[in-house]
Amino acid sequence: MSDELKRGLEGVLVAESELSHIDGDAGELVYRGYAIEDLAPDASYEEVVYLLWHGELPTREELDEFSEKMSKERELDDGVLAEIRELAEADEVPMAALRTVVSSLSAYDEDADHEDVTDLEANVRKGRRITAKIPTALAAFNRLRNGEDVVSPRQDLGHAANFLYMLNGEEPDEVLADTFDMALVLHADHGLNASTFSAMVTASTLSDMHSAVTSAVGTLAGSLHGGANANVMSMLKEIDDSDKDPKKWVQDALEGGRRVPGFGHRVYNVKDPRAVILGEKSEELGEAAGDMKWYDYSVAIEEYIGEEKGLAPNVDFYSASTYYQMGIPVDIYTPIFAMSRVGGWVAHVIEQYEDNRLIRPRARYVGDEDRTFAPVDER
Ligand SMILES: CC(=O)SCCNC(=O)CCNC(=O)[C@H](O)C(C)(C)COP(=O)(O)OP(=O)(O)OC[C@H]1O[C@@H](n2cnc3c(N)ncnc32)[C@H](O)[C@@H]1OP(=O)(O)O
Ligand SMILES: O=C([O-])CC(=O)C(=O)O
Repeated sequence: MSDELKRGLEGVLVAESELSHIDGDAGELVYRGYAIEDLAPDASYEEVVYLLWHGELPTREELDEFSEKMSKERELDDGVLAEIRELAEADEVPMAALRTVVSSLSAYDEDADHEDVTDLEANVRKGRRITAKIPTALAAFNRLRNGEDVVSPRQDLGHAANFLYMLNGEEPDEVLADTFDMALVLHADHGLNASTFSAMVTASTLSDMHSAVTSAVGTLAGSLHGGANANVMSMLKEIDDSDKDPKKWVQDALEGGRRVPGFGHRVYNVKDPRAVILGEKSEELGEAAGDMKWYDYSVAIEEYIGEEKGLAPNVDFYSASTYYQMGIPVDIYTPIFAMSRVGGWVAHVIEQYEDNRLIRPRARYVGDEDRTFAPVDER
């Protein structure tokens, strides 16, 4: 047994996976052998989820069947909708609302009581229902908290377009739908990131898919992980309100001991390849709107942090200005991340079940020793 301490499990290999490969020095991300740069512009989110869950890109026929099965699962049960209404009335934080809803979905899932939690077919069905229902739940939550009526899902729209339709009450144009679909593709999987690992730890105890995904949502919420995308936009807005030059603002923030959201990564030592693609999208949206402010602030910050700290943007940095220019509310950026990453979580949980071993590291004990116990009234 090695006594070498690896804080944060940095660099520790704990599993073999066929799902995604990251080369942190070259800035490369590959899903099952396909480069993210090839998938992002041309593959839909449904295609990528099929790839992650089934190992191959689907044929047209396979994709149609997969998409149809998924779109049929979009509706929420009345019990779940009632719960979402209550969460919206209680002004729950969106990621907490999503965590609660994902957990509740098992009450209405006909496979939830399956005698074998590792059963592949049942887990694909559960994964499909969770993946299909998260967008409906999120859009309903957002509308209800704004005092608007819930918009029911449509089966004739793709995963990305249907979400924007339910969120805004109108069908998105092609640019919006394609941009959003691409963002979903870019966020779908990323090795053993913290939320995925959390799902794997839960699954490794032979707990079920809903529990694993619920663990993952809770883990994604934190500001060091998925929560950073909303924090990036809050920072850009703070800079705008301050009337300070973005570089000066960031300099002051760093001197004040703040971390700059959207920068740094446990695996990438160079610019995240998804940030390259999202940066281009952010620029395009700015040009189309005739307002480059958010993109320009972002570029100025990227230059400054690169020069001063040698840190590069991660996926959360340019997704922020991209979503903002698409009119998406800032506090649902992280739930949107979950809406995509669920495809990866489900794939990793399935992979974990296929070759399961309980995940259980250990800590070096540095606490007190040999203390003498005294009953409570004698202390
Ligand atoms: C989808 C995702 O989860 S991507 C990541 C999203 N999170 C963020 O954007 C939050 C900001 N970034 C961070 O906090 C970190 O870069 C993390 C959490 C992503 C990675 O952290 P780790 O691999 O543990 O690196 P660690 O926290 O040890 O940082 C290494 C050094 O870089 C500095 N650093 C890292 N990121 C940042 C940052 N964003 N701003 C300022 N300094 C930073 C740290 O202060 C540290 O410096 P030090 O050694 O002088 O103390
Ligand atoms: O991989 C990580 O550590 C963080 C993550 O989820 C991502 O970058 O998509």
